[in-house]
Amino acid sequence: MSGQDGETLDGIRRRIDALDDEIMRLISERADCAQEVARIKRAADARAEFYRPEREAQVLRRIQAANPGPLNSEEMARLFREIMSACLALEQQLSIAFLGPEGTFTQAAALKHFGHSVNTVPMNAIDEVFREVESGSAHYGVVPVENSTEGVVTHTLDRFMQSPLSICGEVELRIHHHLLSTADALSRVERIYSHQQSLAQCREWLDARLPHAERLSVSSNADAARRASREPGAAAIASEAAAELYGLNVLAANIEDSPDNTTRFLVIGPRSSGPSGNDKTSLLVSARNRPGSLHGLLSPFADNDVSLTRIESRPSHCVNWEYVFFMDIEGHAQDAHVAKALRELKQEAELVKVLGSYPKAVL
Ligand SMILES: C=C(O[C@@H]1C=C(C(=O)O)C=C[C@H]1O)C(=O)O
Repeated sequence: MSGQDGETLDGIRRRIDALDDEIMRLISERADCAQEVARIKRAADARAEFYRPEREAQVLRRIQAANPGPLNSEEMARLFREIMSACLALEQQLSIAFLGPEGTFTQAAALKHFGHSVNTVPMNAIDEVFREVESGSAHYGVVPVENSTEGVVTHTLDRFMQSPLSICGEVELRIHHHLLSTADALSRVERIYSHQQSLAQCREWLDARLPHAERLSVSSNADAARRASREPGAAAIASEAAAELYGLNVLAANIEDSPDNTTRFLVIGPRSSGPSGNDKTSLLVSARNRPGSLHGLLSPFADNDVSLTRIESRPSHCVNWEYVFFMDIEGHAQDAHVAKALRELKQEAELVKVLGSYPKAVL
């Protein structure tokens, strides 16, 4: 660059350098504050909890509301998500067990929720994620719970029946599926590996474009990508992260049938979260075996103006043909109207287990 443009550009770059210095100074000052918070928490309780999901949700919501632009609010909140993650890592290095292997959507969900300064630890199965957190080997865990096109992940719900863990957060992730292969053309694909949920989410695309390729379900999309990287003629349906990790070509991008395909994940830990002002509560409820019992389980919510956002029934696994219900309601178990609804529900139900109250997903 030369002439006036060159000078202007240099001038702006000097301003950017000065702003970067200022941003760095402010981030460092923020990190000092986080360390001071840690000192206070430790002084009050030697086994203090450093991670506070309700506080983090409040910080992110405040940033989104105050964002002046031109960056959009989600982008701004994502930057602050990483700053908080780095500050928290100074207080305590968190380890997060997730449904692996490396490169799964569950890992992407864990990083979206906690930021990149945590240590993510891959587990082979949902049950192992629970066990890792139950034994204290990991601080928290992340597991998938429902997909907007394919419904619930029954394994996760069933595991809550025996687990002492609580839900302390939720993460929503837009899911994009890509067809990945070492091959360079669709016509060379003979076999397609993926998790059964992903195969189902791309069924129409596969019927139209690859009707003759064999579809094989495997334990995860990352496992599918690993196989596709080794077997000529094989492809995988998986994420962009998996393409990078396993060095595969993206033969077709965004092949999911529903454009707003979203998966919801739960964060599990030793205790649920405090109230953040915009929360959800998940419950496990079993009905007394008598006429009208389901109606009896629902009326405490209607009577107290609590909205029920989800209800799923699952076999109880204790007595044949007995069912338990998983319910999500709006509000925190400590909110007065929710607490009252739960007291009334306990009169009606055989069993009510509060699986956790947690902030609604912010990002
Ligand atoms: C600083 C704190 O501890 C952690 C770090 C936070 C942050 O960097 O803003 C927020 C909540 C906690 O996870 C706090 O509790 O305020």
